[in-house]
Amino acid sequence: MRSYQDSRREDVVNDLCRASETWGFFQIINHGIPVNVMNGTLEAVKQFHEQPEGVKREWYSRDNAKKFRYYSNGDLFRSKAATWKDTVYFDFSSGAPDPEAVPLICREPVFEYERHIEKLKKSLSELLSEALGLDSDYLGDIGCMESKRFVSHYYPICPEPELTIGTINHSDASFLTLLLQNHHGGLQIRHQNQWIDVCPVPGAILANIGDSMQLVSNDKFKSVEHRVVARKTGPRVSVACFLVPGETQKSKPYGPIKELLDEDNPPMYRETTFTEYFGFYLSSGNGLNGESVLPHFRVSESK
Ligand SMILES: O=C(O)CCC(=O)C(=O)O
Ligand SMILES: [Fe+2]
Repeated sequence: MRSYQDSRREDVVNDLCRASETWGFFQIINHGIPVNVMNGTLEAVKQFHEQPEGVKREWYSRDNAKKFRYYSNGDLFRSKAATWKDTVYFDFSSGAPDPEAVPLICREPVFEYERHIEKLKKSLSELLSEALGLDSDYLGDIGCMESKRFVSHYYPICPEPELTIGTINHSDASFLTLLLQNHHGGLQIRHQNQWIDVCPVPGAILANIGDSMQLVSNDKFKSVEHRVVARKTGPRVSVACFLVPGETQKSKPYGPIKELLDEDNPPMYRETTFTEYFGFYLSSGNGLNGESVLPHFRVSESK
């Protein structure tokens, strides 16, 4: 006989599966991350951004090797337009950065948030594996969500929002993105060619399926196109955690998961490494003009 907990888990897995197939996106309410940890993280990064330019300047960098950096328009020179936001980046790809490399004002709250996200990531990795019909350890074993990169955006109040945009439409290159946002909306997802507002739900974490997950799931899960519009209200603060392969798996080839393939479900994509995918993503300007780079990795129909 199935226990209550088994059937409850089955419901959660079914919900995740439906949302990932249809929307490429879901909200998590019961994630176990205390509200004060989430609010503390948003407040800490907001405080960093609201310091005088002179203080922030010391952290300004466009050097990808830095474990923490502050910048505006990360896609400068690649994008057609500038966007209405500033960003800070925390690289947890080889564990927590050296504390000294991160400003004191946001160090402890973000480090604590990361420890909670690690636990949530493990649960989601199991649930998403099951949603794909695989053993619960599958996605964990292939290491595709081993590393975390946090990006926190600050979108100031915008006097003329119709003239600009907060974040240009794009889908994420990651396997999964976990997003925390404050109560100022602006995030929209594209569903059936319509832009739909993702209204902030207090205490919720949003999960976006990224392109890499669409590729390994052989199109079962869909990556979600999204953008952030500029607004007269704000400031909007968000903290996105991109889950990507670990340092040792970045150059490992990932392709459609063999267990998901059969005669009726041939592989839709060729194998690629995350390094190759991400390099192509950046160089072709994904995230800048909303054109997915996934088709470039598709196996041609004639093959
Ligand atoms: O700020 C947000 O809510 C979304 C940001 C985003 O989509 C990204 O950084 O990829
Ligand atoms: Fe995104």
